[in-house]
Formats: sequence, C-alpha cells, structure tokens
Amino acid sequence: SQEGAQKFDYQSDVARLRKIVINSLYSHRDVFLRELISNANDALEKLRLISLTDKQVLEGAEQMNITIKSWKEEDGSSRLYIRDTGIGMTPEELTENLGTLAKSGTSEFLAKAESTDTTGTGNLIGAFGLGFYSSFLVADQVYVTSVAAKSDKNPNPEQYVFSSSADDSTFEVYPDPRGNTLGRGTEITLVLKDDALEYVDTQKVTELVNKHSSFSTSFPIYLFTQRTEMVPIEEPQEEKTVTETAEAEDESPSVPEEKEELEESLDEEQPTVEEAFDDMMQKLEKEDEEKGIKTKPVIVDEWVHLNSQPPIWMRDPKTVTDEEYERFYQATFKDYEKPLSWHHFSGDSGSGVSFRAIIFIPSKLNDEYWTNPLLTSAKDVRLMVKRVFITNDLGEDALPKWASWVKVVVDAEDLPLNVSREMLQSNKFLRQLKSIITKHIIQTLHRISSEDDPEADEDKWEQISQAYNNVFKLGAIEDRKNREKLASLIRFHTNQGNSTTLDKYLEERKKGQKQIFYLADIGKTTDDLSKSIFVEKLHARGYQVLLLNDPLDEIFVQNIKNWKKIPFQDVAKAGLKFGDEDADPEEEKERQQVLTEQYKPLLEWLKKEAGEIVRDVVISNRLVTSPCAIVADTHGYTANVEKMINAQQSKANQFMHEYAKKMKLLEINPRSPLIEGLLKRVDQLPSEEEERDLEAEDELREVTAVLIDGALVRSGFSVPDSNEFLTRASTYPPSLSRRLETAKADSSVKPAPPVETKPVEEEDLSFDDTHVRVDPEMLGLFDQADAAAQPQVQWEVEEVDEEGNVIKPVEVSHDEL
Ligand SMILES: Nc1ncnc2c1ncn2[C@@H]1O[C@H](COP(=O)(O)OP(=O)(O)OP(=O)(O)O)[C@@H](O)[C@H]1O
Repeated sequence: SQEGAQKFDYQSDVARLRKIVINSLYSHRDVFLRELISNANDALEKLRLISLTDKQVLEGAEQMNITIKSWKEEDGSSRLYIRDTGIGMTPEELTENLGTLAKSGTSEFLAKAESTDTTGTGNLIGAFGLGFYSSFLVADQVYVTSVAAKSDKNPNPEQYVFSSSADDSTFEVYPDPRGNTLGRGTEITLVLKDDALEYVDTQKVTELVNKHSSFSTSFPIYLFTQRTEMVPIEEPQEEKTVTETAEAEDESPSVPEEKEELEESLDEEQPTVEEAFDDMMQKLEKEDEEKGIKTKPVIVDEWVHLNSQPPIWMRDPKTVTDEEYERFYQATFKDYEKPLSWHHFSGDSGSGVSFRAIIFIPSKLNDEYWTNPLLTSAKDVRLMVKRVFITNDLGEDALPKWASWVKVVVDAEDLPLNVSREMLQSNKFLRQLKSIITKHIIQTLHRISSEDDPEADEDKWEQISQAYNNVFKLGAIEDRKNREKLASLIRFHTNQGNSTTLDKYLEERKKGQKQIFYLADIGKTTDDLSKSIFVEKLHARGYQVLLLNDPLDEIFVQNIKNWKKIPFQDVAKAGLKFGDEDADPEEEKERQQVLTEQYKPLLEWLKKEAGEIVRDVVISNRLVTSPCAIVADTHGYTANVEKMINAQQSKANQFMHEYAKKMKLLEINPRSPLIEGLLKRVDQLPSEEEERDLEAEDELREVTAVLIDGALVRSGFSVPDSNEFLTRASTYPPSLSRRLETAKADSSVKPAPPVETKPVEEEDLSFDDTHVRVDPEMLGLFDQADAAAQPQVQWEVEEVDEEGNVIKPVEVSHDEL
C-alpha cells in the first residue's frame, strides 16, 4: 500500500452494487465508457458554471476537454486512461463520492437488480446509471487521480489518488507521489482485465464514443492514436513531430492547439493491430521504392478529435438519422427505452432570441406522474446557451402540468450565461419558452394523429394514445387555451366496440341527433358498460354511446360541456333525446299521457314504495327489455358522480349532497311484461279500506322492493342494504323469481335514421347548462389551497410565436393547426 494511504471500507450499498455490476452485467460492459465520459462531462459542466462567477477555478489547466488514451505498460498490463480537466475532487470528495452512494432509491434499485435476471438488470442500468462503478466491469484495478479546482477555500489543491481493486471490499486514498501532474481535473486509470483487452483498440473506443457519447457531450473528446508515416532517409532532419513510442506514456496528454488539422485523420484507416501495421509498412516502403525515394517508417502520435460534429440539435434535421435521435435521447435523459416520437425545430422568439430545440415524447409516463399529476413539475427541459448546458430546472411553471413529462433540449443563442432564479421569472424568452414548447408538443401530436398529414403514423398514434390518452384529458381540463386541441386527441370507447374521437363521433351522428351520448362509471369495463340498461335502447337503435370508465372522464365531460356546440348527455340522466322523436310532439305527449293514465295506479304505488329513494316515478322512453331503471334527474347525481363524491373525504356541503342524491327518477318500461303484470296486481288490490288484503299487499311490496333494488344495482347505484336485497331475492317464491329472470319484453325498436349529412354549424342547436357539475377541486384533483392561490390565469403568459408575433388569446380552432 502507498505511503500516507488511508484505507476505507466501502459503504455496504456500494459493496452490493459493485457485486451486481461485476457479476451480472458482463454482456453490457460497453457501458463503462459512456458512464465515465458522462461523469467527465458533468465535471466539466460544473467547472464551466462556476467559472462564470469565479475565474480562479480555471487556473491549473487551460483547456476544457476529455482525453482518452489506451496504453500497454511495460509490466504487460493494458491500461485505459480517461481524463478530464473538470472540477476535480479533493481527497475528502474522492472518499465521499466514490466510497458511498448518495443516490435516492439506491436500495430499491439494488433489491430489484438482485432479484432479476441479467436481461432485466441491463434495462435497470440504463434507467439508473451505474456511473463510476461500471469501471469494474472491465478493470481489475482502478485508480482515480484527481486535483480539485482552485478556490478561496482550497487555494493550493493537491493531487490525490483513489485506488481500488475489483475484489477488494476496501479502497485507499493517498497523496500522489508524482505531485501535481494533471493541473486540474480527474484521470481514471483502468487496468484492464485479461478478457477486456479489446478496449485498448482505438477503433473499438472510437466506435463506442461515436455510438454513445458523441451527441451528448458538449466538450471535445480526444483519443490518443498512433499513425505511421514514411520519412525520407536522405535528409536526416530533426523529427519534430515524431516521438519515440516509449516516451509518450509519462507525458500527461496535452492536446495540440491546432486541432482542426487533425480532424481529417478520423476517417483514415488507422493501423491498430500488428498485422495491419506490418502490411501497411510493406505497402508504404514499396510505394516509396517505386518512386525511387529511400524512406523509413516512423510512428506519429496524434490526438484525434472524436466528437467533431456539432451537437445534434445544432444540425440540420435532414442530416440526423432516427437512430442518432434515439441514441441522443437515451443518453441524455437516461431512458433505456426509445422515444415514441420527437420534433426538431428552430425559431426566433419575439424577444429576439433565436433558438434550436428538440422535444421528445417518451415511450411511457413514469409512475410518479399519476401519483400526483398536478404537483409534478417538469424536470427535463435542458436549457443551453450557445451549446453550454445551463440548467434543467426552469422552475415550477416551466411547462403546463399536463406536459411535465416531455423531454426537451433547447439551445438559445443570446441569453446571459448566468441564468438565475430571478431571471427565469423576468426574462422574456424564458417566459415564452413555455408556450413555444407546448405549442410544438401539440403540433407534433396532431401531425401523427391526423389522417391527412404526410407525417401521420397510425401505429405510432396507437402507442401514443395508449400511453397519453388520459394526459390529453387532464390537459383539456387544465389548459383552457389548448383545450380544444387537446380534447380532439382523446379517444373514447363506444358501445359499438370501436374507439372514436369527438370529431368522428359528430361526423357519424344520426340525423336529428343533438346530443353526444355517454355513460360514465368508474372502474367498470367497457364491456360491462355496453351492457348497461341505459345503453340498451340506444344500442339497439344504432346510436353511438361513449363509454367512460376513468375517473378523469366525468370531470373532463363536465368541464368541456359540449363539443362544437353539441352538448354531452349522460344517458343515465333525465333529458335524453334521440332527436327523431315523432315529428309531432303533441302526438308523443298524448301517447305519454295515455300511458301515464293507464299506469296511474302502479305509478302511485311505486311512488309510495320508492319514495325514500327517488323523487318521482315516470314512464320511460329509454328501456327496451329491462322493466325499470333509476335515472338521475338533471340536478341529481348519477351513480358515477355519487361514487366520486362518496369517495371524497370532506363533504363540504352535506345538505347539497343529500338533496342531489334524492334527485332520481324511477322509470318504468310499459312494454315489460313484468310491469304489466305488476299493474294488474296493483289494480286487483281491493280499493276499499275495509276490504284490504294485507297478505297480498305484503307480497306485492316484496316484489316491488326486489324490482327497485334490482333497478338500483343495474343502474349502478348501491343498494341501501344489499344483504337484505339478496336475502329478499332468495326467499322469494320460486315461481316469481323465475318470472323475474325470464320475463322478456317485446324488444323490437325503431332503428336510428341515417347519418346526418349537414355540417354541425347549420343546425339549430340550443342546450341548457343546468346539469349538476363535478368540481375538479372538490374531487381533490387539484390541490385546493394551491388552486385558490393560483387561479387559472397563471398559465396565461403573453404568448409570442417564433416569428415574434404576439398571439392574441383568441380561441384557435384545432383545425388550424
Ligand atoms: N470525472 C469526475 N470528476 C469529478 N467528479 C467525479 C468524476 N467522476 C465521478 N465524480 C463524482 O463522483 C460521484 C459519483 O459518481 P457516479 O458516476 O458513481 O454517480 P453519478 O455520476 O452521481 O450518477 P450517474 O453516473 O449514475 O448518473 C459523482 O456524483 C461526482 O460527484
């Protein structure tokens, strides 16, 4: 062990992590280079950021870059050096940063990794990033040599070494006996394992850097290479550019100032293995001999600039391949899955700032999003100024809440480099950024979904729809300005077994139809919903009903209220109209009156029996085979809303709730034989008080109770005492139970008229808005205090498009996208 060395035990989590890395990730070991370069890049970014306010940190090393060198030592070991001139580490930081794991969620990660097979772990790495410990995938022994940047606190930083072998449970930290050779920054020395010698091959390294790091690293990466040149023998000139191979290893890599010249050599073939070298020599000698010149081969050292291409967002989108976008996304946002889609654009904001940006749509939302969608704030808007990373924390309001999942890189040309908290609020460009990004997300989505856009992609839209359908609902509720555009993206299931959008629904509506029919019941399957008694007649007649089973649905519908002026109609509520009711409303009224008169005794009887539950009993126009249904009055709660309200902790207005709960109607189906039978039996009851048949009344009361309870259940409401219902049903005389089950109504219906051909605008539409509303706040969807303190207006920032035109806050129809 080295002189002055301090020995430390790894923190237990580190020991576990290293074990996982070493044991199970063999097939993923290429990642080590990406991880080390990413750390180097981070260290350089930190340095650059501090240097904006404290110039002295730059002392010690002039340039900011990353250098990679592979070398075969005299002792036979092959080593890979990855060095950066970044912020560096003090000996305390070496111990702290490399000996412990500070990351949150580490333990869960470890537990997961230890319990999954290697393929699963491969994915985990991508998501988690193993960082420095991945070194041990390829190295038996690792040294981290580091000199921290100069600061007031640390005016004379010294060079220290962290040393650890792959199978040690301890590590050492000691002062470097060579003194300060780095100037500033960190050098990782990997003593490669015998089975990892492929990484000394410069071509292999070049390949890996190109693949994983070249787009995401904003500092130059140089790779040490050697090239053979033929030098004429006659003129024994000083070999300035030629170094003996053995010397180079002592020298810490210093990168030539004239980088440009060297870049071309990237494409040239570089002999890296001995056979290739010999071949080359022979060829060159032969060529020179042919020319009659006497030459000898010499080896020229070179630092080749690997990432000489401008960063991906600065390039012309036409020149960037899909694969490059995908790799860039995965490396930058640490997602092991590919993005579903992206949009690369540039613009000029009204405040004169030109910028370039790429927005990415991840393959799925992370779990956090739905735990509290309105409290999550955007974490992945990476702001750069002239290629320099500034921040990925643009504050609470960087994006609307519904869009907090989007991943963005944005590079602005003329923004002060020291973006502070206050600046985020006061800078005009940064304030505009939100609407610029939002607008582009929506445009991208519309392009993929719209049927007549050249970029439309049905399969992709299917995937996006799967992952983001609810996000669009949330967006339509939250973001009033973009409500229409977001709502038009939502897909709904229907009773006809397909899915549809609101626009398509209107296109396919029937003649005369002036309502958008929907049935909402949280948690039911769409299959269950399609069998609901409220849907039966609409379905039989051929009308489309949207089947909504997500908690957000009801809130969405109630917030937007109508689509293109056609109101939504809950089919479980009063007010349902087909739109083709008999031409003469008088006639219809008359028929209703005749029926009401005919059924009067039964209606009265039922009203007495169901008085606790419903406000009134009426003849139904919505039932086909079912004998009866419980329907919410216009001002009442449907079963779904009642469920949502009951789930709420605080029932602020108890009186209102009790009132709304009572606002139900019992509708009976005059065509049901059961109802007809019931009418007969009520009629048969003796009318004179003294002749009452108490036994017959009791029996009838039982039948009625079963019927009402059944209606409650089938209408989605809960039965006051469901046990009682079951007992009642089971104790009922078998003959009657059987009748209850088998009695079938005449199920013939009149089919709906053909599809409406007139556009919506030409129709005479009027609707009332007296329906009971579910207030999103009441349902705890929005944080109440928050919502009160920050009214909706907070999103209404002044919007300026990329061309600099102020966009007036007028409603833009989604067709204009
Ligand atoms: N080249 C370096 N220069 C300066 N500090 C470094 C360097 N490499 C690592 N570190 C320090 O060591 C810490 C641990 O590194 P490690 O790679 O294990 O995790 P990370 O970089 O924080 O996370 P991850 O790589 O998973 O994103 C870093 O956070 C950083 O502070």
